[in-house]
Amino acid sequence: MEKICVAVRVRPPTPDSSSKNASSLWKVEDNRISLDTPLLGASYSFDHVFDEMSRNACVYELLTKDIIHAAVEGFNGTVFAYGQTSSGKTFTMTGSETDPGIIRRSVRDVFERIRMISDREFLIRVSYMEIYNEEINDLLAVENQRLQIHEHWECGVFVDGLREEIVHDAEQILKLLDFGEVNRHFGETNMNVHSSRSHTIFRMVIESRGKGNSSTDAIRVSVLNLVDLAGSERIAKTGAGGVRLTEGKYINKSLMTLGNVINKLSENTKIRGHIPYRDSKLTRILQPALGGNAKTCIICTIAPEEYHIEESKGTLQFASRAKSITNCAQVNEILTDAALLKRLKLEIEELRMKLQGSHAEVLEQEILKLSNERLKYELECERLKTQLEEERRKQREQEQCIKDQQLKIENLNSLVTNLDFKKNHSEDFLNFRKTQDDSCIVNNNINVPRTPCFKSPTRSFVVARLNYSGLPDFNDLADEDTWSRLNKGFVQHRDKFQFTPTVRSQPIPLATATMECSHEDHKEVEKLKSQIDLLTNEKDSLQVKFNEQVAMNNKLSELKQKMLHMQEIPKRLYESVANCNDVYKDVIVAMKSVMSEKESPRAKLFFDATETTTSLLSTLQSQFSMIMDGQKTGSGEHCLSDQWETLRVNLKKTTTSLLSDAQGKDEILNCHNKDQETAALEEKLKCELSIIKERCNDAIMDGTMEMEGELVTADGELDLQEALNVPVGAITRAKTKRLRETFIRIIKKMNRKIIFEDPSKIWICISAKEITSGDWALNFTQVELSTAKNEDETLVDRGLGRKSLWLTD
Ligand SMILES: Nc1ncnc2c1ncn2[C@@H]1O[C@H](COP(=O)(O)OP(=O)(O)OP(=O)(O)O)[C@@H](O)[C@H]1O
Repeated sequence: MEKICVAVRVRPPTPDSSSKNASSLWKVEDNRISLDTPLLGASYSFDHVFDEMSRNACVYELLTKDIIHAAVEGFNGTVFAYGQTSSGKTFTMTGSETDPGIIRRSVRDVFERIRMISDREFLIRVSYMEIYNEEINDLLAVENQRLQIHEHWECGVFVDGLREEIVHDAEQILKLLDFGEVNRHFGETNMNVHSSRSHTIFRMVIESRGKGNSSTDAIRVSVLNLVDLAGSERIAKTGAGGVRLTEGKYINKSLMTLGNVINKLSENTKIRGHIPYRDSKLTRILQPALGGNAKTCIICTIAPEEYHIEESKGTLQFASRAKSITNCAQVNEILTDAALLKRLKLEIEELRMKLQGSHAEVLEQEILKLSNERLKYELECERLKTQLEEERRKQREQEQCIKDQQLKIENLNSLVTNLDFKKNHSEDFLNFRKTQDDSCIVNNNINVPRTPCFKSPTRSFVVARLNYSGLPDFNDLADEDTWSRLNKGFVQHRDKFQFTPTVRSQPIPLATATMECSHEDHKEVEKLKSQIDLLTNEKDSLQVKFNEQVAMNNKLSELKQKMLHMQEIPKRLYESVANCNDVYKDVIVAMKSVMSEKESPRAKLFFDATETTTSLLSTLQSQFSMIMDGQKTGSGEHCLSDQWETLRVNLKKTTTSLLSDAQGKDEILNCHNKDQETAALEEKLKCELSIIKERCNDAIMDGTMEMEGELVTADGELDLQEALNVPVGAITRAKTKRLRETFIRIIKKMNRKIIFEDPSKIWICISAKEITSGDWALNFTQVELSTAKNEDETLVDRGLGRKSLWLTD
């Protein structure tokens, strides 16, 4: 276990910044850096601190050289530059013509180092990629875009389809680097005219084995990553917009994940939980370098200007946390059976020697070895724990997704049932699912894992490696990928073989279902909206109808009130008639008492009249009583009318008789007072009766009483006898002159002939009313002709009946 190496480099001030302020801001002393003001004097110490005067050569010598040499020996190595934009990362990693950066220096150094090792032969492959907007692009093969990251139990995390070129010398690599630089994303911002808009990873895979005794020696495989990160940036300062803004967001997001990983790794192993390597492609690729099997160096660059002080402080804090990360770097070896045998023999020999030596020394060695083993297993446990957590999280998400989908499907089913389009929906759904399943099958075939493409001719060492019999045979990988199988030092777990890409290519029906349901949901929502609109309209019209109904109910209750009031009328009439009756009885008693000759004709006439009156009043009472009980009174009305007429005739006769008789006159004179009383009573009675009659007529008009009558629609000659069902008479008179004229006009207009057969009787038209245009309703009364005095006078002679006649034009 060893701590990773962390260094800070301060770049020189830019020409446009105030050099006076900049140079005095940060103070570098040995391995310490602090703000050059006593008040703000936070001080940081690192493995190395390079001031603005330092050159790349110095940085390489002090920081990177050991890692490069270790890589040639078989250790994984990673060097990366971290810092805000324009702080000098690219300058440190790539450098300039006059001062080449770490990458170029490393390339040359690797080959120099190889040249110095005479007992081993080497195979070197290089790749160059960038992570731009969270997508991996191959800088050596422009067509390889959006590459995917996969994980192999033995070769660890790898980028599927990334081109690897086998190289023979440094110059070849430098040419490839130049080629890759052209494809790299740069852009101009306010902070840097040549700002890296992507993270770049230049990777060398160094394989070696002992010369001569190839069957017994192990093969060493190491991976060297040289990383130039894009710089964190404040949008306000860079003035980024559009594409630059998007790039900036991706850059900041991935750097934040890197910071989170560093934070977690800097915590105590016992309390730190899940390490979010998978949150960004950058941290996934750098996973072995951060707390894994690699020698790692981080160069944190800062800008000296006061303008950047906050960002510089942030970078220093990042560097401080990174200091506490420990890695466990080991030589990565692939052993053949023969090599393993040889190795074991050597170990036995070694142990035997140790046993012969001091006991304490042996134990110490053993303890060291065991502690190394323990750390190795701890790391492995950590990795497995992370993996397990990840799997559990995915499972939870899937379960949640399934629940959501089930809920949606249930809701949709009920909706579909209600709206009666289940059948169509089901067919569409099945068709859609079928299409999706088919496309999944096709995708399966497409998504087979790709293998790296080797264009350069193999050298003898490669040929020898391909023929290497001791290697396990992996059907999932092409021969060209053998290198990755051999890269076992790059991962920690070697017990099982799993091929992640095949798992990835499984169709995921849930995702399909989600899309499908979302689409269906949308349709559903649209339909429901239109239904809601319809229902709202319907509700409004019902509301209007309801209001109308309420108004009608109010009117109805008013009418009911009126009707109740009207129903009271017959009762009141009944009471009035009863009162009249009582009064009349008193009158009769009084009259009888004054009547001297009970048997005289006058008395007889009088008694007749009183009888008729009594009978009339009784009839009226019974009529009103019947009305009150809700019975029909049609025939009663006829009887009433007859009695009324009889009474009138009787009274008339009595009066005439009294007037014509002299004796009667004296008697009347004697009883003047009493006669006056009787006349007043008679007048009152007449009055009462006419009111009653009027009310009766009203009641008839209201439908509470019926009058006898006939409707005649005359065709051709009017047959009155038949129409009126009376003995043949004559219609020559009316109650008034005006009425008669109206009557005759109607008759003439209708071109009717009037027949006079019995001159002793006459039909008198008592009313004529035009119901509608051309329809006339006529009322007749039949009287004896002899009693009629003249045409214009109202005839009150003995009534013989009354008929209604309707004449239609
Ligand atoms: N140590 C140095 N000596 C001289 N010039 C330097 C040094 N460091 C950086 N520069 C200059 O500063 C400018 C910005 O540097 P550089 O492009 O390397 O920054 P960067 O951190 O990579 O920025 P970005 O993240 O935007 O890509 C360049 O012009 C570069 O030449």
